[in-house]
Amino acid sequence: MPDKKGTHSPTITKTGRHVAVLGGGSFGTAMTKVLAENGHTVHFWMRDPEQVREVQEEGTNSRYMPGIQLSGDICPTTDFASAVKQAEIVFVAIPSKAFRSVIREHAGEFHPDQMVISLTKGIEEQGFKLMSEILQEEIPRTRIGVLSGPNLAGEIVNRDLTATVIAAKDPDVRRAVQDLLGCEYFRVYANVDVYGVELAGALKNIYAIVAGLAAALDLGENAKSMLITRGLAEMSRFAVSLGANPMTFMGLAGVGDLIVTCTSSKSRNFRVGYAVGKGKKLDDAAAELGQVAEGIYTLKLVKEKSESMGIYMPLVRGLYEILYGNASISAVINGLMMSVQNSDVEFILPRTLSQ
Ligand SMILES: NC(=O)C1=CN([C@@H]2O[C@H](COP(=O)(O)OP(=O)(O)OC[C@H]3O[C@@H](n4cnc5c(N)ncnc54)[C@H](O)[C@@H]3O)[C@@H](O)[C@H]2O)C=CC1
Ligand SMILES: O=C(CO)COP(=O)(O)O
Repeated sequence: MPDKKGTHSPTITKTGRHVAVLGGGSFGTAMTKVLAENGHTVHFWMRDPEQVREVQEEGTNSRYMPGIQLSGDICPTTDFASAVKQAEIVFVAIPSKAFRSVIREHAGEFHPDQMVISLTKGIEEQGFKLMSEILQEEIPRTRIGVLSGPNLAGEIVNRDLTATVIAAKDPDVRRAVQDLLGCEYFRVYANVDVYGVELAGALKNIYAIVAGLAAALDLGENAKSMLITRGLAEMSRFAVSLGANPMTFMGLAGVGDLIVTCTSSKSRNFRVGYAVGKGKKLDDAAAELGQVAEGIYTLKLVKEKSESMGIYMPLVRGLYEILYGNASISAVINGLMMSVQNSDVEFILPRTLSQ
């Protein structure tokens, strides 16, 4: 690909490796840009031939990353098999609703022992499966990891300072992803709690919608802090009940991602909440976004799962009533504020269960 005037010149290193990125949306594009600028050959798979042409000929992906110039050794393609065949490591940035179908359709094209890293922050409806579990089921012979953290794609493509987390049981996978992605503006920390890191990334989208609603209603800075912190209490309570390590929620994939998405209108989930808070219908808000806001779907699944497991999640329930039950926002806020006052940190002082 020709290097465009005024763009960052890639530092081609002797360690340039072949990698694949699956999914031509905003995050797939952001990760492709980092990998290519780090000197790697990126086989960038997307389904839209016109988008392939644009990336190939113009070095842009204007639908998802307007104004951003891509440079380096990027090979856009609609040919899944050739993208994956040539890659040592495959990064998957396909929204959760399509994740299994894409992987299943092409399962035979992954090689045994290939490293496959999910970038997706969502949950599958059928069976409440996380993306790493889908990978485990569909391509069990690969080595699986999950990347998650406070990673707004629109900032990463501008080379704004960013950190993320690679979670994998296999230390070689953790090290490989740190080596591939790490650079002067992108730091990759490691974790072994794959389930916790992945669940944190999916759950925080719910609270970003709540925070967007609160911003639209101008509830104030104290309210913002209360919502983020009680959101953290609620999501870690849920995740720990499902087997995650509570300490993961102290890290970048937990509180880090929660902060960025709950405080920034660059978050699509936040923007959906904001639009609803300003009186838009949920469907219209989601359609106007033109990109995925995973929290809309995750909310339904977590509401059902928490109720079936008897896990107390008042923010999830309240948001569900607003988005799907036509409850008035003020009635929900009033209900939350007047509920029983309970423990701050329940890992120190257990919550009073009868309340
Ligand atoms: N954008 C961001 O800042 C970040 C996004 N993520 C996660 O990455 C995942 C992907 O999100 P984005 O790239 O942001 O979404 P996006 O809405 O920008 O793009 C989604 C992409 O997936 C493609 N796609 C959808 N269904 C497909 C199918 N059946 N086959 C092939 N391609 C298909 C679309 O064509 C589009 O290129 C989400 O789970 C999101 O939560 C994670 C971190 C940051
Ligand atoms: O996960 C993200 C940042 O870490 C992106 O959030 P949104 O999907 O809400 O834009």
